[in-house]
Amino acid sequence: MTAHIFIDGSAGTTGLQIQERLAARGDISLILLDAAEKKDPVRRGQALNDADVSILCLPDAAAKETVSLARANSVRIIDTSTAHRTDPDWVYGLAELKAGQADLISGAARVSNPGCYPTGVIVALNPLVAAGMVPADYPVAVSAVSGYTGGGKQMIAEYENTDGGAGDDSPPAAFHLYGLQLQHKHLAEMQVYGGLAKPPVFIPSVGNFPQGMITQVPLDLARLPGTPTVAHIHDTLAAFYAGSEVIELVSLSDAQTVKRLPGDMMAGSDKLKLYVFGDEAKQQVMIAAVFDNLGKGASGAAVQNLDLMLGARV
Ligand SMILES: NC(=O)C1=CN([C@@H]2O[C@H](COP(=O)(O)OP(=O)(O)OC[C@H]3O[C@@H](n4cnc5c(N)ncnc54)[C@H](OP(=O)(O)O)[C@@H]3O)[C@@H](O)[C@H]2O)C=CC1
Ligand SMILES: CC(=O)N[C@@H](CCC(=O)OP(=O)(O)O)C(=O)O
Repeated sequence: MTAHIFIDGSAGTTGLQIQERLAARGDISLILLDAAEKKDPVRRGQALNDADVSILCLPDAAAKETVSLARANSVRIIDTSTAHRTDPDWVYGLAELKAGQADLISGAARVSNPGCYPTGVIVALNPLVAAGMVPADYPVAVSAVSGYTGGGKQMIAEYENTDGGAGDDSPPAAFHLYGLQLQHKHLAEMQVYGGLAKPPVFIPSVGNFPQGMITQVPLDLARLPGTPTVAHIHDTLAAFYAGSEVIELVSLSDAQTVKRLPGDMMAGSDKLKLYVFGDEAKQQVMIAAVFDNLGKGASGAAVQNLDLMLGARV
């Protein structure tokens, strides 16, 4: 049976990548609106209500508007924006969050696709918090780097047209920090699904490469209950992600040989590599999640969620 899938915002960065992933599939027929119709609420409402599942690839306000056009709560939607990620009426679309989460997604009408940065942070932290190894009130600090496609069409234009975003002819920086007022839109999501008592200190950055992401979570083992070893941390993550087809935990011995971790190492992949780097003597660990901001960080995750939802349907 063919599933009819509406992509709202199909001409944007996330929408185009979802289209690419679905274009060749015989089990899916795409509903796409042309340039004249794509901002018309009447046409968007029709497409939403006719589709088996709709994927919203829009800014938050436009995503909320599309959701308001649904005729019933049973209309099935995946929202890739930030608008519904901590809404209790929506299922969080990180299949690896806990046992049973994939089943919840399969049966859900409303699925919020995780944010790119939170994906890496939650995948690293949540199993350790759930196991009681990292207390909810541990002072978590995260640094991260994203490829410039993370900023959507506007940032892509800044980098690729080299106007640097400054409104003049200065070229874009090779690397810049941002979010420096510690107010990033992903903090709530990291806190809720990371199981933390308060949001982490989070310092994101952008590198001059299109796709890729690394999130880094350092831990001081001496301050954790029972003072776990580096191997304990790795073993806990290994047990949690055993059998996962998307999250690959790199062995400790392989991690020990790594000298450089390129930001764009996983560009083009929908998988996520997790590394535990550590020094037993200093009782320190840094957990790095390496993935594509547009893969497991956005469009790849949306297609994973869509497949779960369609699997429940047929
Ligand atoms: N880029 C990334 O790495 C990630 C992005 N996301 C999320 O995905 C969503 C889309 O982001 P992204 O693809 O990067 O953004 P883009 O800016 O690349 O694309 C947004 C798309 O939405 C369309 N749009 C804007 N307003 C409306 C409206 N009122 N009605 C209909 N269409 C509209 C735009 O059309 P037009 O250009 O004509 O205005 C454009 O095609 C955002 O919520 C973002 O937070 C999530 C994870 C990662
Ligand atoms: C580099 C860059 O600007 N990244 C965006 C996050 C990417 C994004 O749009 O994230 P979600 O839709 O997943 O929330 C930012 O920091 O706001």
